[in-house]
Amino acid sequence: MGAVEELVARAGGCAVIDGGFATQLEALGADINDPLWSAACLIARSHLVKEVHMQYLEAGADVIISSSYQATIPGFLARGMSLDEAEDLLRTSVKLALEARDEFWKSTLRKSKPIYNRALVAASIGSYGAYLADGSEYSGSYGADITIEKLKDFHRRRLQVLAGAGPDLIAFEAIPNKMEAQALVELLDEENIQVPSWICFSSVDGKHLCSGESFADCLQILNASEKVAVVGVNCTPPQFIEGIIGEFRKQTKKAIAVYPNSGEVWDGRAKRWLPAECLGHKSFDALAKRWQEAGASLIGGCCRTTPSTIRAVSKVLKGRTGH
Ligand SMILES: C[S+](C)CC[C@H](N)C(=O)O
Ligand SMILES: N[C@@H](CCS)C(=O)O
Ligand SMILES: [Zn+2]
Repeated sequence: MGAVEELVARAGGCAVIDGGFATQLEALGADINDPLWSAACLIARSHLVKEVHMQYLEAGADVIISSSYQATIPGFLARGMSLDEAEDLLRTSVKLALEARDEFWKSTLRKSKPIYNRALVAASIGSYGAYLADGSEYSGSYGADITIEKLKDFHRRRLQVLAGAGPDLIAFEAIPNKMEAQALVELLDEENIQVPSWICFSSVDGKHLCSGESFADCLQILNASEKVAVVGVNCTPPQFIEGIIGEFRKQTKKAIAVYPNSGEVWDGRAKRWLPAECLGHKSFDALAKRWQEAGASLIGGCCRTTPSTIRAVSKVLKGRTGH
C-alpha cells in the first residue's frame, strides 16, 4: 500500500489536510505582502512557520503542507541570495514541517488516549503563475511565449531539492492550466521522482480549470502517470467542490483531494482578498461532510481557512475534536 492509501485507511476513510498556511502565518503577525509571499518568512521568521504547522496538527490535520508554495530559486536569487542559500531555504521548508510533525507525534504518544494519526508532510510546489505573482495563478494565462519545456525548466531544480529533503509527498498546488499539468507529469518521469505526488488544480467557475480548459482532459494526463497518487482541487470556492468531485469521479480512479479556499476572491493586482460569494447557510465543515460522501478521500482548506476551520472539519469527518 502506498503512503497515501495507508494514511487514508488509518484516518478511517478520509484524511484531513491542513488549512491556509499563509493565512495563518499572517494571523500570527507575519508580513507576507512580498514577491515571495509566505515564503518570505523562511528567511527571517521560521519560528512562525513551525508554529503554524503545530497549530494545524493540534487542530487534527493528518497532512501538513510545507511553506514552499511560493519559495522559488529565481525568487530567492532576486532577493540577492546565492544558489546554495536558495536551495537551503527550500530544504528548510521541509525540515520545519518534519520537525513539527515529529515533535507533535512524540507528544501525542505520551498521552494515554491517542486521538491523532502520525501526519504526513507534503512539500508544496506552487504554479509558475504563483511565482509570477501577477494574478495568472487564477487565470492560467502565461502568455504566448510559454512552452512545456520552459515550465519544466522552471520547476525542475526546486522539485529535485524538495524531493531530496525527505517529505512524504509532493503537493503541486493550484495548477491553473493543462500545459503546466503536462509539464509536471513529464518532469516527474524525467527526474524519476520517487516521492508520491499530488496534483491539484484551481478553478474559478467550478466547471473548468482557471484557464477554461477541461478537467477531463487534464485528468487523462494525470491518470497516465504512476507518480501521481492523488488528484484534486484547491484554492477554489467551496460551493463548487461537490460538483467537481462528481466530475472527477467520472474521470479518474485516483484518490481525490479537495481543499477549497473560503470563497473569497484574490485580487491579484491589489494583492488582497475580496469578500466571499454567499455560501448560503452551509458552513465549511457541513460541506466537508458532503465532500466526503461524494467521494473525496483527503479534505482540508486553503486560503482564508484557519486552524478552527480544520478543527471543525476534523470533528465532522472523524467525530473528534482534535484536542
Ligand atoms: C494563492 S495567492 C493568494 C498567492 C499570492 C500570489 N501568488 C502573489 O504573490 O500575489
Ligand atoms: N499551501 C499554500 C497554498 C496557497 S494557494 C497556502 O496554504 O498558503
Ligand atoms: Zn490557497
